[in-house]
Amino acid sequence: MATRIAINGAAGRMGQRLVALGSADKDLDIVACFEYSGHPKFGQDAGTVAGIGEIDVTLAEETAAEYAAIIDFSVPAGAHAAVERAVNAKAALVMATTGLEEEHQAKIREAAQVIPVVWAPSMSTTVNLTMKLCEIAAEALKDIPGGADVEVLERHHRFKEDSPSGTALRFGELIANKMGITNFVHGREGRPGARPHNEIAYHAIRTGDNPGEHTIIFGLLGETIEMTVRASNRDCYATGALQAAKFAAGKKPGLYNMNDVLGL
Ligand SMILES: NC(=O)C1=CN([C@@H]2O[C@H](COP(=O)(O)OP(=O)(O)OC[C@H]3O[C@@H](n4cnc5c(N)ncnc54)[C@H](O)[C@@H]3O)[C@@H](O)[C@H]2O)C=CC1
Ligand SMILES: O=C(O)C1=N[C@H](C(=O)O)C[C@H](O)C1
Repeated sequence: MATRIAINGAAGRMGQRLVALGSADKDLDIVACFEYSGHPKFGQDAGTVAGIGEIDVTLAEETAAEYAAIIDFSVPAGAHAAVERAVNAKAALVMATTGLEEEHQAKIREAAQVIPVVWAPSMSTTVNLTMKLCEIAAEALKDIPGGADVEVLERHHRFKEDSPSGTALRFGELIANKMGITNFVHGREGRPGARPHNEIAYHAIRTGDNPGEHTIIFGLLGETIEMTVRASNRDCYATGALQAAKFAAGKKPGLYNMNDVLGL
């Protein structure tokens, strides 16, 4: 039987891809598409907005339909609403929204005590695989003579509202945990002096319509490792989120990540 899902932020860049790809998946049934009531297309058919033709689900704030999982690609306020919707519906939550304040993050962790939650800053298979590769590199280089300088560079479209990306922050967190790094900086200016070893720096580029690219640099004396993972469209994220919804539906309450979904 198809997994009944709801999409929060359904008229957004990601929401539209979820509607399009979810509608094409015979193992999924999109029964609700939530949107901000002030959105200019509120009340319209979600399929029409996504460019795939009508799916008989309108962009709304409420639904009488029951669903097994809700996927959130919205904004912090939308994520807050998605958590409440999921808990009230006793549905699994796939949380993809980034740039969340600590209070929102705490609410997600609290919800995971009563519903299954898959929470990841990137739902892309290749990004989560690259995270694993970076952890291997960090472990191997943590005591390398001369040290390894780690910098995280991310590139996104001009419309992205948060910075650095949630994915970049997660790369830094995973590497820092392996290398015992405790200092984080965002860009550099003035005369900061020589770079200390105990530091990870983030650099955010915002240009055009880039759907997401991350480069992780391990800079040694005499040699450098650079790992780059880039998306050419948003479908990698939508596909991963839809897979996460299938994974989480019916699971016991708890906090899961994309390694659990992908078996990494
Ligand atoms: N985890 C992942 O794999 C990925 C995460 N993201 C994140 O997803 C979020 C959304 O990204 P985009 O789709 O590009 O943004 P977007 O701005 O195109 O879409 C956000 C949508 O949320 C809607 N929204 C706002 N408040 C709402 C509410 N209270 N209830 C329901 N909907 C509401 C907006 O009207 C808009 O349609 C961002 O935080 C982004 O960083 C984006 C791509 C991949
Ligand atoms: O806003 C985006 O587009 C993306 N945001 C996510 C993040 O902040 O990590 C994931 C992906 O890079 C695309």
